[in-house]
Amino acid sequence: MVEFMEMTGESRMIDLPPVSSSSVDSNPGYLLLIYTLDIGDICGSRTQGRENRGMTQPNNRKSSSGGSKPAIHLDSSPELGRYFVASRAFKPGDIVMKEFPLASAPGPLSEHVCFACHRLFARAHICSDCRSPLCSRNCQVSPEHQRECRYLTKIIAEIENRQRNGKIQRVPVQLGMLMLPLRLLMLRREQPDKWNQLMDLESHTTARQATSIWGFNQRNITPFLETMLIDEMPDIINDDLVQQMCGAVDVNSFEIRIETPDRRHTNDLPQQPMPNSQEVLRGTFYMASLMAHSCVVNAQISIGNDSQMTVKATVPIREGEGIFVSYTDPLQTTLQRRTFLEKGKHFICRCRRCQDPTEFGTFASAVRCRSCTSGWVLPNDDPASIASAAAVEGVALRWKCSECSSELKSEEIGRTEEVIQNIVKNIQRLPVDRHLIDRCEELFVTLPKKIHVNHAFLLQLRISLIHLYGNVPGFLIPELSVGLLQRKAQLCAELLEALRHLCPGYSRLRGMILYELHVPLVCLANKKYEKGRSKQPDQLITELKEAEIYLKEAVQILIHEPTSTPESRIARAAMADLKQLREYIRDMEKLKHLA
Ligand SMILES: C[S@@+](CC[C@H](N)C(=O)[O-])C[C@H]1O[C@@H](n2cnc3c(N)ncnc32)[C@H](O)[C@@H]1O
Repeated sequence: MVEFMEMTGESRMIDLPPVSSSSVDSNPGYLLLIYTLDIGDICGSRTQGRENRGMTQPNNRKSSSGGSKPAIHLDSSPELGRYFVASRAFKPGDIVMKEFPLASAPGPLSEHVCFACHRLFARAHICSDCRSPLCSRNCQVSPEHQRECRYLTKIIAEIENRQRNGKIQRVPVQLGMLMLPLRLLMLRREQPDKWNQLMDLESHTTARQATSIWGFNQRNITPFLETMLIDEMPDIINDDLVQQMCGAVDVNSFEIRIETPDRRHTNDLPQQPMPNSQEVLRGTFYMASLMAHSCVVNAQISIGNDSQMTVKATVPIREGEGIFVSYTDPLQTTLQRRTFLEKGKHFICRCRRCQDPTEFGTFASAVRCRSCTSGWVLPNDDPASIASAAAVEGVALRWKCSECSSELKSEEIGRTEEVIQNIVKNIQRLPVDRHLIDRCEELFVTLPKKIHVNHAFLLQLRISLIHLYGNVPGFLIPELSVGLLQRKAQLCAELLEALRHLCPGYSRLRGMILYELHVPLVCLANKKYEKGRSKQPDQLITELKEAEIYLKEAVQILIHEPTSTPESRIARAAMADLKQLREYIRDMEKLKHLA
């Protein structure tokens, strides 16, 4: 399966694509679409069901003449291919567009997601006909499943046969790899407009021909789709079409999180401090697929429980500015991001962050130099190569020490990163208990001997620790000492400082960390006040007001996150906390006047 993930370039967060030769001129349909959207379609009010919803909603506004002024329009450049540009200014938090996927399906690594209703299940009900993992008999007999079951049943014997010979993945995994391509192919007959949109997406077919994904699809995808659909589409179903479609999926698909139970309000502790579950859906969107990538974004994607995507501005965007989202996790190193984008999306990112060896002074990819031990080995592209787009293709990153100028190869840095990333990931998989906190804290002592204290891996680890302090028995908020409250606040502050550069503005992560930060600040203020009870509450009020500022911003950032996402739950909790905190501040002010 790792092979599959590596080849398709799937990411933990968001999955998107490479430079297109097509332009707006060759495809005026996009522009037309932005002007002619029907709100009924947009909100899915006329049709029901997983794949039958209306599609896209750029956040248009009525102009004074009564017509709809488009919020964004499509442009193209030789470097980026097609990309969206703001047709008006956006403020942080403003919605840029909304969209439902053309189709979605459980990811190939998802083991507990029902193929029919897309909900999580504890124990699978295996379909007696096609062997699909479902959540219940009800889902087996549901129309959604029945329309697919008849296709899947045609291939199950072949999958089981090949599996017995060790030539293929386990049945659910193999079916998981086929589900999204199958659903997309069914659009051809059922919703030709959407099919045409799919076929118009960048698929990087030529570049992919030279990679191992081509042969993988020939063995694992095409023969099964042919068997399933040969009766219905004998004229078109062939390897070329399947490869184009798989390219479009790999280059343009996004991960959609599955709704998880709200653990914050139960005693059911999360098994993992970070949501690194593979239980996701993959969805192929149309308009969202046309947004360009940058490692420093000005817009952010959220996908709700209903699979609707919302794109929001994270910083002020001026009219005429490109809209940029990140195809990768911003808390990855330059080498990790570059490898992912090159392999999966077929381009080399030349954004401001990628061209700055220190990544805006964060040193998020810096490795300690082994030759001089005082310098930092940093990613360093040859400026001459960067200047020439053509020359950059295929040029590996150079790594140079900031002090002694000794150079390292990307492969060496890659090996170091792999070892450390695995250590961090393995720790994050451990049971959530006090030992986990100790292990994380140990890494803050040992890893800075190898990597910068603000290296991406230590930023990831900070997120884990911030959540652990306050959620692990023995380390619940009332149990935290002054020292540990200060530690939690310090981790939050350090992470926020890095995020200020790496994900500026209203990023979801900033919202979550601001929320976490207000807690130790309030507790510390209270503890300080209680120690010197006789004093005026001025200092307490000042400190509570500081916490209020952070909490208020957390609410502002998270309030519009789609309902039933963890972030929207935090937003609701933050609102309640903000109300309480304000009442508390008012009480303290009254007390001050009485004194
Ligand atoms: C999801 S598509 C975006 C739409 C695409 N430009 C098109 O015309 O269909 C992703 C592809 O756009 C190109 N692209 C996006 N962002 C880029 C960037 N920052 N630099 C170079 N190419 C980029 C790459 O070819 C990438 O595979």
